[in-house]
Amino acid sequence: MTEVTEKRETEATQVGPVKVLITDRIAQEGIDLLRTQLPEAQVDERIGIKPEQLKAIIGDYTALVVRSETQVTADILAAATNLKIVGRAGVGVDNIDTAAATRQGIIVVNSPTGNIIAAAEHSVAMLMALARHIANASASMKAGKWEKSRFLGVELRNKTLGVIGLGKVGMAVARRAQGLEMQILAFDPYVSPEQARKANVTMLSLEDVLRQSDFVTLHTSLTSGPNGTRGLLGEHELSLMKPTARLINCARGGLIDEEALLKALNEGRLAGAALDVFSQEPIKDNELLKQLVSHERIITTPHLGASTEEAQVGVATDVADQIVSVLRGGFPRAAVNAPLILPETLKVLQPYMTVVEQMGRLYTQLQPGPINKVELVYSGEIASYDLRPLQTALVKGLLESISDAHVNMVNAQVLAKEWSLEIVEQKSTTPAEFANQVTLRVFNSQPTDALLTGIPGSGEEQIATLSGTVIHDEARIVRVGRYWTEFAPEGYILFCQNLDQPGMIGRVATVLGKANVNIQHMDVGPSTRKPRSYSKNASALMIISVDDPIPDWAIDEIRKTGDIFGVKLVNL
Ligand SMILES: NC(=O)c1ccc[n+]([C@@H]2O[C@H](COP(=O)([O-])OP(=O)(O)OC[C@H]3O[C@@H](n4cnc5c(N)ncnc54)[C@H](O)[C@@H]3O)[C@@H](O)[C@H]2O)c1
Ligand SMILES: O=C(O)[C@H](O)COP(=O)(O)O
Repeated sequence: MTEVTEKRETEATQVGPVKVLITDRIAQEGIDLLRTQLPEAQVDERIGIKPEQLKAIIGDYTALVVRSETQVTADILAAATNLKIVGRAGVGVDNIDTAAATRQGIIVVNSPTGNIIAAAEHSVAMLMALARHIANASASMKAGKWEKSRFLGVELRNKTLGVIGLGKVGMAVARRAQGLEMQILAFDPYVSPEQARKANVTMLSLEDVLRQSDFVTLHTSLTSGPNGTRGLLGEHELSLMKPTARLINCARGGLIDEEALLKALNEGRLAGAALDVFSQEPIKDNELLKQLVSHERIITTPHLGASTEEAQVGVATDVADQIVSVLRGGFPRAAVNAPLILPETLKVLQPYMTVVEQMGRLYTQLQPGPINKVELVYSGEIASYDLRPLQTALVKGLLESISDAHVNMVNAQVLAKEWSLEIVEQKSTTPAEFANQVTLRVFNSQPTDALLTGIPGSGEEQIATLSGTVIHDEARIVRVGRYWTEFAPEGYILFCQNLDQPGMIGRVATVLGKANVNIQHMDVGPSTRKPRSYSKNASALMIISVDDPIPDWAIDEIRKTGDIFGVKLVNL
């Protein structure tokens, strides 16, 4: 990250002859903006260029503009010796190796809001087309037929629409469907019931939304990991839907198990589906996807969610504007990477940024759900620094595991505001338990997980607490709820709350041994700090870092072991 900062500071402010390359089709307005605002620049369009050709010429260019088709791989970036910025005219940056770009000091910008309405309207178009068999009826007429009785549709009025993911696009779809007199149910673990109530949306569990809806539309980001959305609708979830129900996916292909969907349609367990996105795009010779798109009860579009004139003008001018700003030494509005921290400050804060980011990730995995307010309490010398990078790290840790958001110094505050995340800071240069310590306190409207809360009766029952520090330049979590611990926040970690009595470690270790899972590190945190007072019936927290994921049966077995309660596995 230091490399990135240095490169930006020394190079990004230089205004010189620049060359901009555009490799996917974007709106002319974006190209015009680049040409008028950077009159000294050469703007070249090479739409559909082959990867090897791109690799051969990219070394000449200062800026690259793409949509989702050009694959900006680490290999291409390695040849991009003069590249300062990649502009993605759209939201998803799955086609850009942002980690490689960051390593090379190349800023990646996108347009996070430019195509929300386009995606929402496309979803509604799919909803209506599904209800009235528009695609099949049109194909039948083109084939010279008049099959009036074959295409009996259903009305949307008084039907129930289940929205999975009530973010920017999901909410826009819900509002539009309310205009069609549909009832809206939604599942989104990160949206508070109050927010939903204000929008006249009923929040339910995923299972209940699937069971009760006549139409289900997906609008979550695609994320991996234990609470990730990859494969969110698998065989089991699809089996909960009514056989008359229809499914719409204009979000990301990987959200649905496509094989299970094909099976459900073939077995008549689902009335239809509309798909704009696929696990492989273009689908080329993928047999499963070919069968899916040609299925009678499926309607499809080739990832057209953002393809409206208005959205394309919006995203193209948005990224062109940011490219101009960055090449003139200014700040991008929506940078996906690009930390902007002074190297000296970064050197001190870097390990604490890791502590805070990992505390955010740990919190989200231990207690998924809406957050009202977050407090960062700093104690020790660290409190005398400009700690905004730590706030950024926290927003990154909290949001990146649940959304498409790419958090950095430039967009952290904007994103926190968008997610109604209130962050307050408390600073004291007087050391607390450790010379330098950061404590995260999260205030929820929902009951806080017992693992994270203070001692019953302490007045802190509703506050989730995690503390961290840096030992030998490495991040350590030193407190989880009421328990004092010491562990590195990385990899697979098993948390077991248990009765503080002899024999507990052995019980858990035996199950892990049976599952052939190797323990890398183990710590047992008592619920009081030293001097430790052992008392009967007190609880302790076992923290076990393991080399591999723990199979579900082993977690179940540990959970059923006597005197163990609150078992959770996280992957940081
Ligand atoms: N088809 C297209 O051309 C097109 C265009 C724009 C956006 N998109 C896609 O649409 C999706 C939504 O975009 P957005 O801008 O609304 O994103 P967003 O980040 O505003 O909203 C995503 C929502 O998903 C929720 N979520 C996260 N994990 C969840 C889970 N496990 N279960 C249920 N909800 C969960 C989040 O809380 C958030 O509210 C993204 O996947 C985006 O890439 C597609
Ligand atoms: O991520 C996005 O912005 C949408 O999925 C649209 O992608 P596109 O620019 O390739 O149409």
